[in-house]
Amino acid sequence: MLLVFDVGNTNIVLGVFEGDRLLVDWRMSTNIPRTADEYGISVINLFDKAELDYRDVDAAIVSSVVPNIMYSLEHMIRKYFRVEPIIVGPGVKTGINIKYDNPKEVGADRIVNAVAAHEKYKKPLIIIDFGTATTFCAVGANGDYYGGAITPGIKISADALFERAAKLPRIELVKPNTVICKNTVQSMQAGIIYGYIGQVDYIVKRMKSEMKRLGEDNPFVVATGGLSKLIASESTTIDKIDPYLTLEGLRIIYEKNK
Ligand SMILES: Nc1ncnc2c1ncn2[C@@H]1O[C@H](COP(=O)(O)OP(=O)(O)O)[C@@H](O)[C@H]1O
Ligand SMILES: CC(C)(COP(=O)(O)O)[C@@H](O)C(=O)NCCC(=O)O
Ligand SMILES: [K+]
Repeated sequence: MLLVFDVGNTNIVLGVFEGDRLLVDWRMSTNIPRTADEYGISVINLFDKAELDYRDVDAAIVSSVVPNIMYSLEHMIRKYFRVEPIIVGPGVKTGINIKYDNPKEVGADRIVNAVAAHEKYKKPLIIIDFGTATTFCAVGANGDYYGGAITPGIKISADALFERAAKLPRIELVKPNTVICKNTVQSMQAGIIYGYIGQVDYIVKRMKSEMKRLGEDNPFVVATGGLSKLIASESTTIDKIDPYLTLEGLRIIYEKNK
């Protein structure tokens, strides 16, 4: 079995593959400081609950955009699973040609998403990942990673309003039916969510016209990440939600590097 980790700024998403089948996936908070032993116990508990034997893991791969937890996480994988994890980064084969000014600067999660989407769809792509930040990535039909845009995540936007305006409360991210709202909570919900949908559709439209100039016609738009459903349901530009894109990308990169 292959154990995969996608370390984001809010959540560590982990999953177990048997061949190309994802058997199970779990989420842990990123921002709780944990030792290697604490990670080990948590992950082994999750295996137990899923009635999987952690001793059947024979490989591991990690993608992370949070450097400071990597020491404990890598140490845990070696100590409890007795495998040397592949860490997605420079030197790892991806099949993606990164056109960023400095390829080392691109978040590993963005590369992993590009690998998965390129392998699955083999056409020009725009990939949107709704995480702590929202990332937009333009990928060519032959796997060129052109770059993209980064915006504040939906929850960051909502939290900023609550933290910076005395009379604005913390809100739940649910969509009201209107944008003419008659109370504070719904006004904030409408502004954040419908405003966000507009932002997403506008960036995608601009990205499509820039891609056309690069000879990448009519890109397919794939969304992933914690909050993609909330936006995709009203967006006019998102073609598909692919919740397991990052985990699948990790499996594909493992296959290319084992
Ligand atoms: N299943 C879910 N339903 C609703 N919100 C979620 C879900 N999963 C994650 N979130 C929220 O979505 C945001 C981004 O989460 P995630 O995609 O895990 O980000 P990251 O990759 O940056 O850790 C967080 O604010 C999180 O609380
Ligand atoms: C943009 C990100 C913060 C998104 O991370 P996430 O929201 O998944 O936690 C991450 O991909 C990152 O740190 N990227 C480095 C900068 C870049 O990609 O240009
Ligand atoms: K992510």
